[in-house]
Amino acid sequence: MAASMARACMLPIICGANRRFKSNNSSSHAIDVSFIKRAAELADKSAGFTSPHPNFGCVIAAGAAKVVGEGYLYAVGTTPAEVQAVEAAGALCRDATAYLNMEPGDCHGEHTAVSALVKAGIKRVVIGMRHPSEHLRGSAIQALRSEGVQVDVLGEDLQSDVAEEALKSCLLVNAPLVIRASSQVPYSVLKYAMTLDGKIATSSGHSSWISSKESRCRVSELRGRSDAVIVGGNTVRKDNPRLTARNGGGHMPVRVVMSVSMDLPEVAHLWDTSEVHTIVATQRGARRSLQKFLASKGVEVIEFDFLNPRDVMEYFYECGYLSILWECGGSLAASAISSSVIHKVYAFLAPKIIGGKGAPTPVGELGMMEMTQALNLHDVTFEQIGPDMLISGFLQPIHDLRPAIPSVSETTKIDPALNPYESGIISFYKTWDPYGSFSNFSPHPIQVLDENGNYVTWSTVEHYYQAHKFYAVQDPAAQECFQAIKSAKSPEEAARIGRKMQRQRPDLVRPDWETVKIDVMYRALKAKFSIYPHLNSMLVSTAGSVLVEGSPHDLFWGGGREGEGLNYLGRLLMQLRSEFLGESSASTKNPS
Ligand SMILES: NC(=O)C1=CN([C@@H]2O[C@H](COP(=O)(O)OP(=O)(O)OC[C@H]3O[C@@H](n4cnc5c(N)ncnc54)[C@H](OP(=O)(O)O)[C@@H]3O)[C@@H](O)[C@H]2O)C=CC1
Ligand SMILES: Nc1c(N[C@@H]2O[C@H](COP(=O)(O)O)[C@@H](O)[C@H]2O)[nH]c(=O)[nH]c1=O
Repeated sequence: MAASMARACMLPIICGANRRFKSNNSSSHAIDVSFIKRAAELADKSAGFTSPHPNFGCVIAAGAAKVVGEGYLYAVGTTPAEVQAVEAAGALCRDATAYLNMEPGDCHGEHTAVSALVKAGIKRVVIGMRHPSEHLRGSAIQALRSEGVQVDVLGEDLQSDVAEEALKSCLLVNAPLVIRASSQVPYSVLKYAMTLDGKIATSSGHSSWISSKESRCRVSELRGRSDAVIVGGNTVRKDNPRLTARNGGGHMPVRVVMSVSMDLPEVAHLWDTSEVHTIVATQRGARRSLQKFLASKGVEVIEFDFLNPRDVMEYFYECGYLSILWECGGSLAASAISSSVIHKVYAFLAPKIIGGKGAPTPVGELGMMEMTQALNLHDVTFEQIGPDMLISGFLQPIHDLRPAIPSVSETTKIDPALNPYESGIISFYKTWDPYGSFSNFSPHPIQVLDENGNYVTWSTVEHYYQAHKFYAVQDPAAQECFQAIKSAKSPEEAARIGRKMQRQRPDLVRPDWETVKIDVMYRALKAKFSIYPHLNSMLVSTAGSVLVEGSPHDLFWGGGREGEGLNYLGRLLMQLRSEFLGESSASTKNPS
């Protein structure tokens, strides 16, 4: 490594700030900006599919600013954007520049963005924004720099008005993740359709339809970008909504009803959970008989001591939800805005007038007396959709959310090599948590022997586990399901197919499933933690700690909300850890 590189490697990450005024002629600067915008555009193609991961896009440019490769992360667990772009560019990667809308999250391991870029011979990487999660921020930048790659980050190493604009497009693509990381609640969008005279329904409460078909199609897309859609009890009573994303093939959000009274109908579209899950959030003790009835239909009922938007959002944050679409009426919308859980507003304005003194409006009482108290939206956009106008904007400036450059102490904190032996509990759940690689959704393909003694590759542990529910069942539908899960594009999709088929066609599940499922999981986990040395050392480094899968829902594999779960996933990992520790101490004692 050249002396200058070795020096760069030893400097803390904040040294980037000192390099920002290094010469960068304006034409190359404009090229950088336009490719970063393209990377952000690519990243946005899979909005909603990558949750809880960020959306990543990558452009590789060589020679006289010619695009030679592009890629974007399609879903959790699929090939990273950078790996796709490198594969597309092939030999043209040598000495080329890679443009990434966001710093990659995983830089340890063979098949990650960082190793793909380094191995391909990329000379320079331009990054739109740092990773918003504190424990990941700066790691990939540091890893690239230590491999001798020049890394320029917008707003740090490249500064100008146009760079700020490109940075904003990167922030907008991953606004859910950025906001979630900074506000400790999921990113929430309030959407409503309003007439020109400011009503969301007639005085009788009828509201279908205010906005046009084209606008409602856009709403379907917004649903597909969200993890959950929320309405209040009154909207269920008045509208009997479905709240599904109907654009076909898209991601389906969970439907959530907030009802204090539980004065809800026994028959409603939302209680059909065959395709999509429904959750009712209510007040402790409210109409227990209806709660039981709904639970018998597959609806999940969650009781809160005092039902309010903030507690509900904190609950969903803990469950790992990234983005929520509020499609409620004005009274719940006002309560959500007052609780400061709404981040963005989408107002569809239809050129219709319906009048009505008591007709509901989009936002109820906020207690404001003067116009100076008005909430001003930021980064407002206007778009015509069919005959309607869509006005959208943020309730707080998006620029304030730029993740900070890590301090030197933070850099030490996130160094996995310094991970100490900790006693106590290590809880993991979502793949981007500090121990997220322990999750079965983590993007680590495994190879497991099949019945013929051949190694078969599975995209994730989740794919392997879900498919084996239907293994060797002599029914073509079971075999089809096995294959569909095996080729699912993401672990989320694999889980969705597996769970749905198990619920809808229990006859296709192998009869011995309950007795073999722990063995199936053990086999997959053993493969995962044997193949990847960095995962193996991470597991071994937790010795002395209790590992708990922090799933609030899964009381068999997870630990539950208050430790009521059996935590079989945590137990299997601890069993494997003992086996690996046993092996390594045996091999140190007996090196032959
Ligand atoms: N045009 C549009 O975009 C839309 C129009 N609408 C229309 O709006 C009308 C319904 O409006 P609205 O009653 O405001 O809407 P919601 O039903 O969406 O919200 C109010 C209900 O939410 C529940 N709730 C739970 N917690 C709270 C809380 N902290 N604060 C307030 N409510 C809470 C209560 O349910 P419970 O009473 O069960 O306890 C309450 O009645 C309908 O006519 C519907 O057609 C609705 C959505 C969108
Ligand atoms: N009336 C109205 C909306 N209303 C919202 O859509 C819900 C109905 O959704 P679904 O049953 O899935 O079609 C309804 O309960 C309310 O939340 N939305 C709009 O985009 N435009 C409209 O004019």
